[in-house]
This record gives sequence, C-alpha cells and structure tokens, in this order.
Amino acid sequence: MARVSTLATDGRPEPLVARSREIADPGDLLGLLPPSPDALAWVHGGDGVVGWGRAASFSPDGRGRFDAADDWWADVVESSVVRDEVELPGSGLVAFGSFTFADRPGSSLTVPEIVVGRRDGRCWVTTIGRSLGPVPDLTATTPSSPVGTSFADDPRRRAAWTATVQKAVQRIQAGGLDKVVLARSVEATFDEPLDVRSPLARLARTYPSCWTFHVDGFFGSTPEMLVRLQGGLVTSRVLAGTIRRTGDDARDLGLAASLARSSKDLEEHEYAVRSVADALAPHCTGMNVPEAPFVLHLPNVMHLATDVTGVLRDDAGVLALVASLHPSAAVGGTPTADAVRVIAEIEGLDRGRYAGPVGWIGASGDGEWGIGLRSAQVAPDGRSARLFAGCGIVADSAPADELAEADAKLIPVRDALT
Ligand SMILES: C=C(O[C@@H]1C=C(C(=O)O)C=C[C@H]1O)C(=O)O
Repeated sequence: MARVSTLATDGRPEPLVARSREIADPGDLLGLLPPSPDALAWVHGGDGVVGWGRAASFSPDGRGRFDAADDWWADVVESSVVRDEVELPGSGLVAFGSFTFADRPGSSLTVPEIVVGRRDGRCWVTTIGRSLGPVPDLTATTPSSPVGTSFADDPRRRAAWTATVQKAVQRIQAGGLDKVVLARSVEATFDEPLDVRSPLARLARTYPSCWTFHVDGFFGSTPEMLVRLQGGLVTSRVLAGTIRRTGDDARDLGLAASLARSSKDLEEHEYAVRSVADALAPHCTGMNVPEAPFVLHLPNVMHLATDVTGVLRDDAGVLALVASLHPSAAVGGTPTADAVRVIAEIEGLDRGRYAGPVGWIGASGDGEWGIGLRSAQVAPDGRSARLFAGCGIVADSAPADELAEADAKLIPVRDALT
C-alpha cells in the first residue's frame, strides 16, 4: 500500500521543472534552513544538500516500500524537465527520504522546492516546481535553542531494558541465533516547541565525520553509510563493535587497540560485513571487502569499521541497493530474518524510522543513504522527541555494559538537545 500526495489526473506524478545554477558560497548550509518542519538536510563536513518546500512527495509503506519508492521516483524523473548546470552529486532533481525500520507505515520521499548544495568548494541552488522558479534569497537565520529540556530515563526503565538484553542473551545461548540488535528509547520533553535547526547545527559541528540529517522531524548524525552510489561506484561503511571513549586520549588509544583485538567485537563485526557484502554481491563486480576493520574515532565512541566497495554491474539505482541491504546485521542481527523476529517479539519498541535508511536520491539513481542512528523523532507539536540507541547483543554480552554503550550512543542527540 502506498499513498501518492502529488498526482496528475492520469495517476502519474505531475511534471516538474528543475534547474540547478552555480552560486557564490552562501555560508553554512544548515543556517539557510527556514524554521519549518519541511526543512530537509543531509550534510557531512560542511558539504551536502539542504532543502525546503514540497514540490512532490510520496509515502510508501509495508514490505514493498523501497520498490514502491523506486517506481515512484522513476515516474517523477521520467516526467520532469531537468536543467542541471552544475552536474555534481546532489545537483539537479533530488528527493530526500526516510524509511521505517520495520514493514510499517511512516516512510516518505520528498522533492523539495528549493535545494542548496555544496561540494568540494562549489555551491549551487536548485529550484523545483511546476514552472521555472527564480533563485530565492538565501539568508542565514539563527535558530532558537531548546528550552527546558528534560529526559525521562528512570532506573525502572533502565532495569527493564537490561532484563530484555538478558532475555536476548538467553535466546542466543539456546542456539540458532548469533546476534540480535536491541534498542531502547528515551523521551525528551521541552517547555517550548523544538526548533530542530538548533540540534542539527550542534550535531554537524560536533560530529563533522558523520552525516547529519533531518526528514519529517527525524533527525540525527549517523556514522554509518548504508550505501552510496556515485557514477557506478558502490560504497558502504559498515560499523559494528563499539567502545566508549573516556576523554583521556592516551587511554582511548589503548582501548582502540583492545577493540581491534577483541574476539567478541571482531566476530560481531564480521557478521555485519558479511551481510552487506552478500547483499551487494548480486549487483556488483570487483568488490573490495577488506579483511580487517579499522577503528573509527568519534567524540563519544569508537567503532570497528569496514568500507566495502564495488562497481555496479546492473542498472540498479541506489534505492534498489537500499532494498537489498536493509536491514543489515548492524541494526538487525544474525541470521537477520530470525533476529528481526526476536526484536519484534522482545524489544517492546516501535522503532519508527530509527535504524531505517535515510538520505537522498538524484535523477540518475545515484544517491547516499545512511542508517538512521544517533537519532530522534520529534513529535508533530514539537514539544517532545524520542531518542533511540541500540547495541548488538551476542552470546557473552553483559547487560550492564550494553546499557552503558547505549547511553554513550545517546550522547550526541542528548547533548544537542540541552
Ligand atoms: C544500533 C546502533 O548502532 C549500531 C550497533 C553497533 C554495535 O553494536 O557495536 C555499532 C554501530 C551501529 O551499527 C545505534 O547506534 O543505535
């Protein structure tokens, strides 16, 4: 089932006209966003795309949501007229999107009316609509900081989650399962409706090596690239295996070395890399799957990381690759289908878009989709947000350590909201 919100009388998307023009550097991309829930963002180290307005949108749901989105996008592209004077990833016609983790309603693809992008020192603006629009005024505004944030994370909820982790450990020890990724959520409330541009700016400043995103109130800064397709090159950054930082650099280096030698973490990592490599293999030739991971250092945690690459050998667009990859073992478990069933049974949480794919697609089918981690979903009235974090549970996981790891993964959004 899917709902198309922009329809011509024949049931197809209305034709759009998109034009991208190079512009002088407009400054920080996130600073240009208007104070509106329509704001869309995907930025990484100052580069990326931001957008606003709604030229067209689509809300697919259920198991077929990726294929439905891919078909809708093909129709939009086919019926549109695109004049791209920039020809960089993210210029021309683009849609931003976010998909639910589970086969449920709540996913969306949105073609904005205005997109502003930056890549390697070049900047552009794209206007999208029923007819050719003028270049808008691009002025930065200062977002309002969150007011009166409080988090509901009492000892009872924390104990309930460690009991769930223990349950997962028992299920794994009983056989048939290697790993289950369990998540928890913490509700934040605010005295005034949240201006999401404020946490976005904080996240982008503090986590420049992550991808900072916002789609329909779902925001965060993810370190994990589910898949990027660019000019036939496929890339995925797989993360699994985590250690908390202490704030003492020398000690953290020692911890990074122990992470790279930890058989529990290496095994957990291997499951995740395998699931990505196996999902990409039918679409790729010349795949490179490094034998050993590197350690990715973030301000709050360190992860074992592997960049898997390949050359596209079929005509799949990035959404078809997303469909093959989701959910990876990094956010589901191993074997993934069984692990996802256990998650539905014991986690007791509607993940919504958390741990689902989030990113953008261009007219050629290229695009970038991260996994929606280190994230939160803002309520429609802006007065509360639900933060999410999860951990890969294996046979010898200790529930208290997993709780501490989940706390460390909540830090980016928590800090950005206070
Ligand atoms: C599930 C999350 O993170 C995932 C789980 C990891 C782990 O268990 O070590 C590491 C990175 C992510 O793939 C999260 O951040 O919520």
